[in-house]
Amino acid sequence: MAQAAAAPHPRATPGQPCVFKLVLLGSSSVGKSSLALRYVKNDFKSTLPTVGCAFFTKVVEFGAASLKFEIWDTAGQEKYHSVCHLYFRGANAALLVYDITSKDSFCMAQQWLKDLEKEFQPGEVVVMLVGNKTDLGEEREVMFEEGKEFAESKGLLFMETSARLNHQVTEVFSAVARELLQREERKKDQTQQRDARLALNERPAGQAKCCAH
Ligand SMILES: Nc1nc2c(ncn2[C@@H]2O[C@H](COP(=O)(O)OP(=O)(O)OP(=O)(O)O)[C@@H](O)[C@H]2O)c(=O)[nH]1
Repeated sequence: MAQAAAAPHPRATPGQPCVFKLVLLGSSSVGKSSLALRYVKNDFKSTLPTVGCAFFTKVVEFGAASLKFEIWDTAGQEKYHSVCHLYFRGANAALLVYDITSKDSFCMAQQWLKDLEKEFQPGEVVVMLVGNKTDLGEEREVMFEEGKEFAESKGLLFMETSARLNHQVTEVFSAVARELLQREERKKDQTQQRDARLALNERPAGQAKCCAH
């Protein structure tokens, strides 16, 4: 998916990390703030429902590359739904979070995907579907396969997590980061190839393009 106005190129100054904007979307109480808190501060505590939007940052090292996440944790309460799209602007990635013990929240995640599809074109933002609260397995209403199949049908990444037990939380953000960096690399390669082709075509008239004749 891509934004109507194309998502800005992540800021990358030499020696500085690429900056990627990631939005957390999903119904109220699915654990968006808890996932962000666990990832950024390795903490888990009861938090009040988010008002509007909360903001976190985290720098991640990937071998030679480093990346900075700007994490926008949106409010899931219905009363904020109409303003949430404002936070999509310029996003490079989105986590669509549902609670595995709530079928309704899974249906709502699908609704959030439709909202994203209105703002972005296919392939422009990295989207991961996240089923949270795996520690509450006995109350499960959404099977792992159900989440996976839906994600595959829509070309989304997929993982299940527990913010409470710190299960797969870092892995979610790392998988998104890896995908973002790979896309950046592919974009860079394509730009270099295009520039090389342009340079060849711009040779002064009469200058041979190959050694034959
Ligand atoms: N058992 C369990 N509870 C969780 C988990 N993650 C979050 N919670 C709890 O679920 C409730 C809601 O968590 P939040 O992180 O505030 O949910 P949210 O999606 O940010 O909610 P809004 O701010 O209303 O959009 C809190 O009581 C959390 O402690 C988890 O992995 N397991």
